[in-house]
Amino acid sequence: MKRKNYISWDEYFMGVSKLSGMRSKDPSTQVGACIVSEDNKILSMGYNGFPAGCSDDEFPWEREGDIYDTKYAYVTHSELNAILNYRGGSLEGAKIYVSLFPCNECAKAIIQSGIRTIVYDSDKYADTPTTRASKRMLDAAGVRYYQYQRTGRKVELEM
Ligand SMILES: O=c1[nH]c(=O)n([C@H]2C[C@H](O)[C@@H](COP(=O)(O)O)O2)cc1CO
Ligand SMILES: [Zn+2]
Repeated sequence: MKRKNYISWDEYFMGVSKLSGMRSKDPSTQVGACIVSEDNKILSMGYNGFPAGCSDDEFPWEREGDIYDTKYAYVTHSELNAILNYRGGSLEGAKIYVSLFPCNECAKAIIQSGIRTIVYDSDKYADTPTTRASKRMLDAAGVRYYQYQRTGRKVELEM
């Protein structure tokens, strides 16, 4: 008889997103994303970080000050990185698992790439104008989104 306590698809893909987010150098918010085909095959992954060639040690991780001196001018969001990391062709009909609800800029990229479903974990910026704008666009475009239902399962990996 098959074993029973295997992880579900949602646990698997959200787990991969979170593992990907553990690569982030952002001291305050680490975000991971995992793009999955309609038939549950992983197509791409990403996390928030500076573009290639922009050193994590030289570019700023600050949150406040002149935009030029903050991370916001430079960081590529996990969702966009996951979309751009995909070199296989079309993402039409795909799903994206992401540990934080996508911002408005990522919503644009998600919509335009053909991704049709978002599964998110945290929605800690739900009240901000950018998240509200994101939901406005996703609703208009018919992109489905739902919150990941935590199962409470603890996963331990010895590395
Ligand atoms: O959808 C997202 N995806 C994503 O990767 N991020 C990244 C950008 C920043 O590195 C970090 C947010 O930083 P902070 O919480 O300190 O404002 O998360 C942020 C959002 C939503 O704001
Ligand atoms: Zn974003």
